[in-house]
Amino acid sequence: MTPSPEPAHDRVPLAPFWRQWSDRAVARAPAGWTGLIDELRDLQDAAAASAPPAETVARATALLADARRLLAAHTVADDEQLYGKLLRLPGRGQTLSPPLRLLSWTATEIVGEVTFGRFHSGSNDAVHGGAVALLFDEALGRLSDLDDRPPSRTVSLRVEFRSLTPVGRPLTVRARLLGQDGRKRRLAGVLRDGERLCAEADGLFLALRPGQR
Ligand SMILES: CCCCCCCC/C=C\CCCCCCCC(=O)SCCNC(=O)CCNC(=O)[C@H](O)C(C)(C)COP(=O)(O)OP(=O)(O)OC[C@H]1O[C@@H](n2cnc3c(N)ncnc32)[C@H](O)[C@@H]1OP(=O)(O)O
Repeated sequence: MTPSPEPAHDRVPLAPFWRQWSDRAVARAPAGWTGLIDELRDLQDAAAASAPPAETVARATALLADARRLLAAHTVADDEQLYGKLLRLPGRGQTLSPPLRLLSWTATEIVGEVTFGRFHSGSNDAVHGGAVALLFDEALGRLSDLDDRPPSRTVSLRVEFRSLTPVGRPLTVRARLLGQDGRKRRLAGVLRDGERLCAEADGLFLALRPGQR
């Protein structure tokens, strides 16, 4: 795989399994679906950052219950869901982890940018450690399954928190494939705020056998 000529997330090559998985969701996604997910992400951040008066709480709760009822009327099985499957998008159509915008990639390394919102704050404008681990799982998992490598699952992820990870600032995440031994893939990642090292991780990913889920 040759390095990308210019940064563009939608040019990231997808392995055949993931291309089919993602394309199927894209084909089924109704107009406006990604706008709904973006709104949901902004809502999570707005809720986390607000201290509203009771009338506002009551109104927002009623609006949310309306939205929840509208969506729940169209519940589908996991195989049919759209959430999280739009792999060409930085947030891949989910709000669990913050959007990871890929800046460059090769078969063995990806570099991306991520900004955590208030939703992922633990305390004092510092990102919750579990959210940092989530980001590493996402970044390392994506690299593990990049190129033509078969799908894998995380079996081990170790995170070292080196300094506070700030909310609301663009951070750089770099993931590297260190080596492969049969089904086992060893990967490492670093998260930086400018030059400052916020956290680093190493993970073991195991390629699934045919038929394994
Ligand atoms: C660049 C952008 C675009 C690209 C997009 C690409 C597509 C991306 C797609 C989507 C993007 C999102 C990315 C998110 C990623 C998130 C991933 C997760 O979080 S996955 C959920 C959490 N993980 C689990 O739930 C696993 C639970 N575990 C299992 O299910 C099983 O353990 C499984 C199937 C993984 C393996 O089970 P067995 O029975 O096949 O394998 P056995 O025999 O146990 O182990 C094989 C070898 O591995 C070692 N091993 C297993 N676990 C180990 C461990 N924890 N530490 C060390 N070694 C371990 C064993 O000792 C064995 O080694 P010996 O072959 O004997 O040498």
